[in-house]
Amino acid sequence: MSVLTSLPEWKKLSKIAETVKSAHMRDWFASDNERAEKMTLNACGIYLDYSKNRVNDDALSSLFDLARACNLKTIRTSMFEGEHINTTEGRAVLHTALRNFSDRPVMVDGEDVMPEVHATLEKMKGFTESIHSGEHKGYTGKPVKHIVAIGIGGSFLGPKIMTEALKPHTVDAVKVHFVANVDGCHIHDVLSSVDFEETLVVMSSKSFTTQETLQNTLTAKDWFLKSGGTQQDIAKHFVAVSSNVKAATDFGISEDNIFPMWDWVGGRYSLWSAIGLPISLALGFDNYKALLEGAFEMDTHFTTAPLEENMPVLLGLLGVWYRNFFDAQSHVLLPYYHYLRGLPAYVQQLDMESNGKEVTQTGESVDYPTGPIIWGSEGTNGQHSFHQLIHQGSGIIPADFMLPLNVPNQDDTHHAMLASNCFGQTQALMQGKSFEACYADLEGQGLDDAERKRLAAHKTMPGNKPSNTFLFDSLTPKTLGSLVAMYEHKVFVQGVIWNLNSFDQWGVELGKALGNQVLAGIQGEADKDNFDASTQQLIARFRAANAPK
Ligand SMILES: O=P(O)(O)OC[C@H]1O[C@H](O)[C@H](O)[C@@H](O)[C@@H]1O
Repeated sequence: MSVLTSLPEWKKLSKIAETVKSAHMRDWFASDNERAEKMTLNACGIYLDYSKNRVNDDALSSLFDLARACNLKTIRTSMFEGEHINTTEGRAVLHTALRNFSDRPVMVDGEDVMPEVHATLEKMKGFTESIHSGEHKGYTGKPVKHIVAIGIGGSFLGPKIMTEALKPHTVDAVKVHFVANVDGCHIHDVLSSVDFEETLVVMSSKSFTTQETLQNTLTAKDWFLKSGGTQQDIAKHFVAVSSNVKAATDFGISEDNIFPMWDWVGGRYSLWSAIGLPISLALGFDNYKALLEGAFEMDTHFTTAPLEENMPVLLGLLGVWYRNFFDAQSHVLLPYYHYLRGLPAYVQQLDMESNGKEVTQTGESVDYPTGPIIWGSEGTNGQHSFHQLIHQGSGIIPADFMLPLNVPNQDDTHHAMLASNCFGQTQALMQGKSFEACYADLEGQGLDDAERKRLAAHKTMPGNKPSNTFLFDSLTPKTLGSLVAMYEHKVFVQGVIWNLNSFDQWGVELGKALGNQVLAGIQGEADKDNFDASTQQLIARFRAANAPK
């Protein structure tokens, strides 16, 4: 039995869960007029209504006890103070230093990293301004109008999704195009839509070893040289963001054109580092800075609010509650705001790459479920497809609904309809529709009793499906920064409870290594015995289809 499941707090929660499972939320609402009002939190401009969750006072207080028993506060301090909490890679985890707007130094191995962080922000600011003002020109003297941002994973999702989410704040001076996939269709589509004399390529790779990003950059370089640029002109058209300066300079990017980052910034937490340069170029540096300020505000809330009033702590514990005591396999994110439609994909990497682990910090297999599947898409679209499974599927899928109270460029009717659908779904999931009500609806339709009962069973909605609802005034850069940091800390809380190292990603690393090995096989440069029989035959079919005719 693991340390976690032998905790008295864990055992107590198992017992409470049995009682809670036999209760219905609609009865709790009926018997407690104050439930809705009591079960709300406000932090950093985000209002959270968590009353439609299958928790009572007993469950909540025991969940907070569990957090205490798992030393959440101590481990939180270790992260913010630069201890090497990424124990399998021997690294500190300090994305919070990148948005530290206090005067507090942040020490990593005895050295304050804040001067480097500030210098890099200054460099980003200066560069952004020189592009927007037209001072930085391409080699033929034309100002930059297109940014081609190349990167994948954390070097893509954050920049792309934040830029998309803040569309109403974009500048007119440049258009940013993102390319991630090594599928050549993507880079070719983008490059064929821009003028090379007016294009700046921002290559983002923390490691500078990622196959997709290196290949896409080589293709862009080739395109630039074939279009008429020379090797010397590359300096005006290619910049890189990387912690591997040597590899970047070996690749041909001049040192002046490299924006640094550090090994204490995890890829999926890197939008706050110079990896965020495309965001700054798309929105202006002030808006990028506001994003960081919002995240800093959430960091402050996370480190100072009592556990019971702490939004990321509460969300993390609710996630543990459903994953471990209700067997919830997944968690769905439903932004009711078109521009925020990418958030589920962003949180998917954040959560699944962090807590998709099956061994504890000390290397033993877990005997409890860990990270859930994260998925979702924008509301209301999902209501006309996958919501069916959330309403009437055989398991439970906790849902996060979110809605800005004000939206730009929209007429009131659209926004009121959006809000009504969002709130209506949370109500339907919680209340459901009883068999009796469905049976009554079928009266007077000429059905015999057996048929009426059969149909009523199909139409019955059990309800009791949990959801959180997040509201914010409007999606400003600052609010978005707070929202993203809120999810980061939620994931951290769950990693602490599950006793995982949330900061490595060995499974993904294996995929990277195998991709390169198989490429050697496809290119005829590897011994076929390196591969299992199935992989050998796949490689052989591919080679045959691509053999010179
Ligand atoms: O920035 P890079 O070094 O190119 O890495 C890009 C991505 O690579 C891997 O897939 C990692 O698991 C991600 O966390 C990372 O963001």
